[in-house]
This record gives sequence, structure tokens and C-alpha cells, in this order.
Amino acid sequence: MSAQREMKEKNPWPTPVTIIIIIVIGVIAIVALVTVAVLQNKSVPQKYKYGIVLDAGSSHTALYIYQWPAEKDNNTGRVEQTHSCKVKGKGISSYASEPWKAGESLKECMGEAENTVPKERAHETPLYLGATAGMRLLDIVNSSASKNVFQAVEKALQNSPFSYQGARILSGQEEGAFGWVTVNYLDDRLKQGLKTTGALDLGGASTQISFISDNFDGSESPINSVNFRLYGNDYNLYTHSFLCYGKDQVLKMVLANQTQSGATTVLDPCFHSGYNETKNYSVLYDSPCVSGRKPQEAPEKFDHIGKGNFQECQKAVKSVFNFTFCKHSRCSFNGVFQPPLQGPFGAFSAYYFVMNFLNLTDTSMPLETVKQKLSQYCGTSWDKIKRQHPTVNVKYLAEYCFSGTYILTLLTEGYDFTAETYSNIKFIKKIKGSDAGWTLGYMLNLTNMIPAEAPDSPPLPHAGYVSIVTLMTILLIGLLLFVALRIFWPRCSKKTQIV
Ligand SMILES: Nc1nc2c(ncn2[C@@H]2O[C@H](COP(=O)(O)OP(=O)(O)OP(=O)(O)O)[C@@H](O)[C@H]2O)c(=O)[nH]1
Repeated sequence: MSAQREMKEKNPWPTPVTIIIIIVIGVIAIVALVTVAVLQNKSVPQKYKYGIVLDAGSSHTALYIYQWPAEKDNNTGRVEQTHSCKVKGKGISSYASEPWKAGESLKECMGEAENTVPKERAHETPLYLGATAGMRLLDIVNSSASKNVFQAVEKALQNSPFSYQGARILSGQEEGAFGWVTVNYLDDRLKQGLKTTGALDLGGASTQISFISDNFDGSESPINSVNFRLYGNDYNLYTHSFLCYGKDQVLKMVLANQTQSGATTVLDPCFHSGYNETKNYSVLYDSPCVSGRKPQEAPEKFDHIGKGNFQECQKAVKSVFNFTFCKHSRCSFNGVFQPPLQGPFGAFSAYYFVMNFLNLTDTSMPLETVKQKLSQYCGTSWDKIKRQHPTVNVKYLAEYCFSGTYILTLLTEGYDFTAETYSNIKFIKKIKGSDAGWTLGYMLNLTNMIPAEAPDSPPLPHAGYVSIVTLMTILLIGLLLFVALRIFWPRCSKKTQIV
């Protein structure tokens, strides 16, 4: 028999069972990878930690609650304001003669805090009270009254379910510096090491200016210098707080200048024509910003009558600034050193309340136009102003002409903003939902939530992780497709073998 040649087809691939096993394993691997990727990116319900700061200002007290993801205490840019509460009534310094009322006044807002912070977090939630210029002034004139107010306030706060960390008076330097930290933290400028924004804060009894200037190394005026190392960057901040230059105290100083003769009638250019209120000399002169200047033979009361004249109001306001002496290379006013202004500025608190009411927050408007508009507003009669704003608090309403004039005078004559640099100012109330002010910076500092050094980056950044998972998934799908092709179109893959 001739050699039998047997044509035999032999498939070089594994048996169907092996192929099915490979496919099953492949499918399981893909499902697992996709599941991990999905779970990794899924937002899990966040657990938060909380911190509470009470801002005991000269005009009123406000409570702020901050929250941040529980597992990221030491991280960055994640702390945000979740609730705020305005305490009814005046600032705690006004309770000097009945201190217990200072403690009582906080109860309503503390109740709101208890309803906001989850019960299980309360005992670990730090609670701070910081007092500013009102208590600074009270401490100057009557330190025992100031102690009594603090005692009453402490008693109320110690009885809360929160972790009470103490109440104290902030120095003007701290108030300025923490306001600057807040603004730059919320803008994410610190973490990223970006150029910073200056901070302008106008309170009732003091005002602060804080900014970084390349021309300031602290040596010319060490009391105006604050050094920070934040996220691996060094900052040498210029800051100054002018006590008595908050808008309520400046109003007293301007009125004091107009009542030096002990007159019974004062014709005030900073108030609208038709405005007429009887006021007490003792109330006007009750603050250390003016008390030394009370006229000897002052009557009990005077008639405060509005004249509504912007130009004259500017002169009256300017009279409370002293520009005649400066022992440094350059000064803002009252002999206080100030380096050249630099960079953008955020202006908050009363800067915002006033300019927002006056519709003058747009700083791209030429400074001359701003002045013209304010001049027109000041020249409007009191009756018309009241008719135009029937729902606005009358005390605030009466003072907007004065306050606007003071703000423009402080910025231009005091700090030296010019027609060109005025547009560097932005009037702000909140940044990303949190109020601009010193409280957030104060809490971040006390809870060590801004590290001095930049945090280490994770071994694999999120984007890198997602890329690797995606690449592996694509490879696996490719492999499976290849195997499937070999099974379902075997002719494509079979070779005739001669055995
Ligand atoms: N128009 C207006 N003025 C306000 C409002 N809230 C506060 N003010 C006034 O704005 C000024 C500044 O207020 P705050 O920033 O609370 O100042 P403060 O903390 O009391 O004062 P300091 O202790 O000097 O920091 C004060 O004269 C307040 O009377 C508001 O909602 N509208």
C-alpha cells in the first residue's frame, strides 16, 4: 500500500473548555476593574468635623460655624462656613454695666449652633470667642468691667455642649493678619503659592489694612510685620489696625470736632438736609476715642441737623486724619508707616455694607464718577431717602452719606489709593460661601489646619490611577476580543497541518 498520506486538521488552540475558562476569568477581571474604578470615584457620604468662632465686635456679635471633611483635618482649602448667626442687640462691650446680659445675649445663636452641629460631634467641636475693638476700648477705660463681661460670656459658653477653648481680646495685628489669611485661604492662593490679595477690613471701632509688599522687610516698622510659613511658602505681611478708625468711632470723632464749642445745634454736612435728631453729649463722648475732648461747659443735648453737602463732609472727615508728622520713610496717616500699596485688595465688612447699599461696588467705575454719585446721594433730602428705602434700618440709612465719604477718604487720602489703583479694590462680602473676616483665619491657626510645609503628594495621583485602570481595561477587552475571534471564526485561525 502506497504510503498513506493522511490529511489531518489539527487545531493548535486549547480546548473549548479552556477557552470558556479564559473568557470567564477575563470577564470577571474586567468587572472587578470597572467596579473598583467606579467605587473609587463614587462620592461616599461625607463625615464632617466642625469648629465654631464667635466674633464679638464693637457693634454686634456674630457666630460662625465651619465644617471640613473628617478624614482631611490637615488638608487644604476644604474648610467652609456652614452656618452663621447674628446675635441680637449690641456688642458685648455695651454690657459693661450689666455683664450677665452679655452671656444671655449669646443664647439664641448658641441654640442654633446646637441644632447645626450633629450631637455626636458636639463634644469634639472647638468653640472660640474673639473680641475686637469694642472690648479693646472697654479694656482701656475700665479693665475690671471688661473682665466681668468676659466672665459672664465664659459662663454661658462653658455650659454649651461644645469644646470651649476660651475667650480673649485679639490684638489689632491679629485681627488684620487673620483677615488676610481668610481671604487668601478661601481664594486658594496660599496652597498654590500664588500672588496674594491684600485685606481691607472696616469695623465699627477699628479698621485694618494688610498686604504683602516687596518693599517691606519689617525692619522699618517691626510692629507692622507678621511672618508666616504656610504650605512651604514664607510670607512677610504688612498689617496695621487703626483703633478708633472704625466707622462708628470716626463718626463720633467728626461730630466731636463739630461740637467743641459746646453748641446746642450742629449743622452736619455728612447728614441729609431735613435730618434732625436730638442727641446727648454724654452718649457722643462716652468713648475713649473722644472722651478727652468733651467741652467743659457742654449742655446735656444738641440738635443734630443735616446739611447734605459732600464736599464739606469730605473736609470734616479729613480733619480726623493727621498727615503732618511721619518719622518713617513714608506713612499712611497719624505717623503710621505704610509701604507702597501692592496687588489686588479685598475690602469687606462695612466697606461692603456701605458700598453695596450705595451701588458703588463696581471699582471699574472712574473714581471721579464714584465721587459724583456719592455727592448726588448726599445732596438728596432725608425725606426722599426715607421714601426710597422704606425697609432699611433708619440708623444705617441716616449714616450712609457719612460712611461712604469716610470710606473714600480713608482709601484715597489715608492709604493712598489713586484714580489708577482704585480699581485694584474689590468690595466683597463672601468668598465661595464663607464670610470674609478674621474668624476663619483665627480658627485655621488655632486648630493647626494650615501646615507650615506643603503636604506630601500621594504616591499615585488620582489622574494616574484612573489612566492605569483604563489602560488595563482596554488591554483586557482587546485580549478577549482576540480570543473570541479565534473561537467564532475558527477558519481564520486554523492552519492545515500535514502529519
Ligand atoms: N449697613 C449695614 N451696616 C452694618 C451691617 N452689619 C453691621 N453694620 C455696621 O458696619 C460696621 C462694621 O460692622 P462689623 O464688621 O460687624 O464690625 P464690628 O466687628 O462690630 O467692629 P470692630 O470691633 O471694630 O471690628 C458697624 O458700624 C456696624 O454697625 C449691615 O448689615 N448693614
